[in-house]
Amino acid sequence: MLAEFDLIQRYFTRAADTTHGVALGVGDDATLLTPTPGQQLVVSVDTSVVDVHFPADAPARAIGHRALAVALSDLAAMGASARWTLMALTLNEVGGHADADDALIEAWLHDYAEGFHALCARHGAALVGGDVTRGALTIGVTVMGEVPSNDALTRAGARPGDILAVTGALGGGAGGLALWQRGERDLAHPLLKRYLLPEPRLAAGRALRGLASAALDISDGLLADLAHLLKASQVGAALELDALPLAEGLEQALGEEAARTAALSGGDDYELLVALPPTQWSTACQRLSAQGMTLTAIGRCTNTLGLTGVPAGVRTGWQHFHREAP
Ligand SMILES: Nc1ncnc2c1ncn2[C@@H]1O[C@H](COP(=O)(O)OP(=O)(O)OP(=O)(O)O)[C@@H](O)[C@H]1O
Ligand SMILES: Cc1ncc(C[n+]2csc(CCOP(=O)(O)O)c2C)c(N)n1
Ligand SMILES: [Mg+2]
Repeated sequence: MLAEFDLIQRYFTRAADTTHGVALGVGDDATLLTPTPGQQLVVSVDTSVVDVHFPADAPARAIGHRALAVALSDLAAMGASARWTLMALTLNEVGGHADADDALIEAWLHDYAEGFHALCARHGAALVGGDVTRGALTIGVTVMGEVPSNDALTRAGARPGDILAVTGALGGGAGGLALWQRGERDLAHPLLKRYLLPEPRLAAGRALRGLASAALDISDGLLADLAHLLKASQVGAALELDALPLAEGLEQALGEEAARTAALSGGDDYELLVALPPTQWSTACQRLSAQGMTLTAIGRCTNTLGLTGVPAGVRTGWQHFHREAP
């Protein structure tokens, strides 16, 4: 296998773009970045672990894309633009093969890097550093973005009467995982795409700046993530289950009840959940539709704490340390 530094040089070093605020990129002990005056730096980190977040035999290109996408989704939730990323790659065996030979590993790294770099390019992010170590396949991605000072969307700020809405459709992440587990391997399948190639909603998050009173991204499941928004905003909510926008093909694949459970608590959707004062609703819909995105109202914020409109006993979402994974 390639030596560590050759590997970094070959797959993870792209010419530093000095116009991109990178004073010093990959190759030194640390990177030097120049934030834009008047902007706040928005920083988040996410870890993707084999067989926890993605299957070992997922295509390498999708693994690279997904690891970055789930991290960028947190910048989207803040209304930020992406600028820089650091990627820590731990790798041992690839593609589920403990005995992978050099050619297989190099093909895997090539595709993995392509998936990562292509998504970077689409969102204007530069890979400015990282780390490579040996161990079970794990990817830690730090993302850094910018937002005009004091304009960031946060989980706090929703008020009673605000409309709760989601971008896109829900349940596709869990639906795609279920299909993968049944042996479906066509990445063009809309549900597999939602699971393995999620699209971080950065443009939507920016478009909702100045309109939304609160926002976050749905990673663990709508109910679990909604609970975070309600707690931070100190409001309750009434959900309209029939209004949930279900991912394309979800009901056909899972049946009606499992489709609804996937949308409520499956997680892995990486859509934005926002609260909006009713006066901002039509502007928000127009801005998103100009991007080819949808915004669907799924309920209202209330001044009585707690959640209504959800059947009792429905689990809320993914928890890593739950005794049995939901
Ligand atoms: N080990 C840690 N040390 C310090 N803060 C942490 C640690 N783990 C999580 N946090 C912080 O806790 C908060 C909630 O984290 P959480 O991971 O649930 O949010 P998230 O990143 O939006 O979710 P997801 O990981 O599903 O994308 C974040 O502000 C995060 O930075
Ligand atoms: C192979 C495989 N099995 C299960 C899942 C489901 N899953 C894992 S972590 C998570 C929440 C978000 O993660 P985090 O909170 O760490 O950001 C979800 C919904 C998956 N994606 N892949
Ligand atoms: Mg988040």
